[in-house]
Amino acid sequence: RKLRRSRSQAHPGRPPLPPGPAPLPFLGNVLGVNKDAPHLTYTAWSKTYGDIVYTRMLGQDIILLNSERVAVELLEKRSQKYSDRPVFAAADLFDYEWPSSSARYGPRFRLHRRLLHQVFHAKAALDYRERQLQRAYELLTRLLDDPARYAAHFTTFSASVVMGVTYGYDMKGGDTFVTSMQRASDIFLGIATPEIFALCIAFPFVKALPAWFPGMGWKSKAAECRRLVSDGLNTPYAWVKRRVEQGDTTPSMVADAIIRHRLEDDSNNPELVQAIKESAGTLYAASVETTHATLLVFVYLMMNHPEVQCRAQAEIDRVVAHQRLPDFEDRASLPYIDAVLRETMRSHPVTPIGVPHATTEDDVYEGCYIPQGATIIPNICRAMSHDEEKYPNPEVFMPERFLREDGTLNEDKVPYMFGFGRRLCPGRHVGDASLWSAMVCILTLFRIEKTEGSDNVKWSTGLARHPLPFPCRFIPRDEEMDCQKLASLIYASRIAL
Ligand code: HEM
Repeated sequence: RKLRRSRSQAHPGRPPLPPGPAPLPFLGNVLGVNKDAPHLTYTAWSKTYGDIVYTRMLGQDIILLNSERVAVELLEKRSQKYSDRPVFAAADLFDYEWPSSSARYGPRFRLHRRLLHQVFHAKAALDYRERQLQRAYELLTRLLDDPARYAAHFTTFSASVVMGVTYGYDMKGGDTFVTSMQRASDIFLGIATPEIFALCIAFPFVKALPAWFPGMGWKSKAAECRRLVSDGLNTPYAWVKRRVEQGDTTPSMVADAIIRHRLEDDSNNPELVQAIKESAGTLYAASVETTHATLLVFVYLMMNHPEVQCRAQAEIDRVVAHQRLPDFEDRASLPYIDAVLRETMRSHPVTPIGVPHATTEDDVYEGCYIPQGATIIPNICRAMSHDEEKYPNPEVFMPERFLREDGTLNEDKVPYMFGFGRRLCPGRHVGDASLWSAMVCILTLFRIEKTEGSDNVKWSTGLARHPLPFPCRFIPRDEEMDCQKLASLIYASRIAL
């Protein structure tokens, strides 16, 4: 209350900022936030200050949206003002301004979105389903062969789906296409910490200091990051272009764009070529982490809820009768599996605070002033996914909450999990199909059980939240299942496709 008063006194005639905790000079409220699980702090603040909260961190205005209603009102209904991204002060040093996910709202953003939409809209995403199912069958083979490395297999599954969809590339293991981008992203996320961010905001001259200057050692890593980014963007594009020239017709986002826009010669439209490289390069990081994280949450939940596994497996067995693996034609006959998928996403959102938006203009909402350039954070976890009115007993894992009395699925597809408005996740249809195919295949073949150490699960911190790999057992439901029998099952399933 104090904060609201003092700020409106500083700007007479302007509505007050939304209520929020009183900040310290410069640092603002940064010290009061739970570093490992910021959504918990934001949720605690929402109990005191309401659905819309103002806070200030490291000189930045931040608005927290603590209900789905307010997030839809602002990020969707007023999306022309709420679709920018916050500027990351040091991104230029790492050449990390290119990803579509951090593109500022404007012509470049619109071009990226158009390219992504052309290949990932609901109908276009159907073209990738067979490939996704094949990758899910390969995942089963790996899980049967080496179950202890299930988390690594999830990464391979997620990466091979996205590399196929983006470049038409079949991964072989140790692929340099993938390692350049992965390494660049690791360097960027590892070094570009809030401290460096704060340093660059408070003392912009730091950006001009050389790498040998004391305390500036991280800058040589930034140079390596720039080299890897250039490699990760250019090499796979050149590879697809060569294949298109040779008459290869494998469908992929990049091949489709090269053919559609007649880009035989890069110099015809260098801006478009760069946008294709950048939007394609974004997909790896945007999809692998989220898909892999959701599958880890799924295993964690199945291990702790054998009764849910049993019901899901009974449903699958009724449909495929142990003769083959399920495919997308079966999806409508497997409502409980979809309920498990939705409840997995709801109960432990892997992006608990989404991806922040930013405002391009001042706004006034419900009598509160929202400044231009403010960072807008949708508090997905708790405030939306654990809204007690919408989800009674939100802490309980209960897939049935997504089923009507007659057993059919209800209307709630947990849309907030994929963000809002003009920044809504463009890969949501592909992501949904990847998750469904992996989950239904795993449930068909395995029972997931606890083992020694299973109760000691630790969770990751950062933008994506998921359990860190923990010990558990993948037990084939058919005791005689071996590689040969699985190969026959996969063969029978391909025939049925
Ligand atoms: C599987 C689970 C996934 C989840 C939970 C998820 C979630 C999200 C969220 C919350 C955002 C931010 C939306 C916003 O700012 O309002 C986002 C953005 C994005 N996602 Fe996903 N995503 C998933 C999978 C994928 C996949 C498979 C792809 C690509 C094939 C993808 C590509 C992107 C891109 C490019 C953006 C940036 C959009 C922009 O800034 O305009 N995502 N995603």
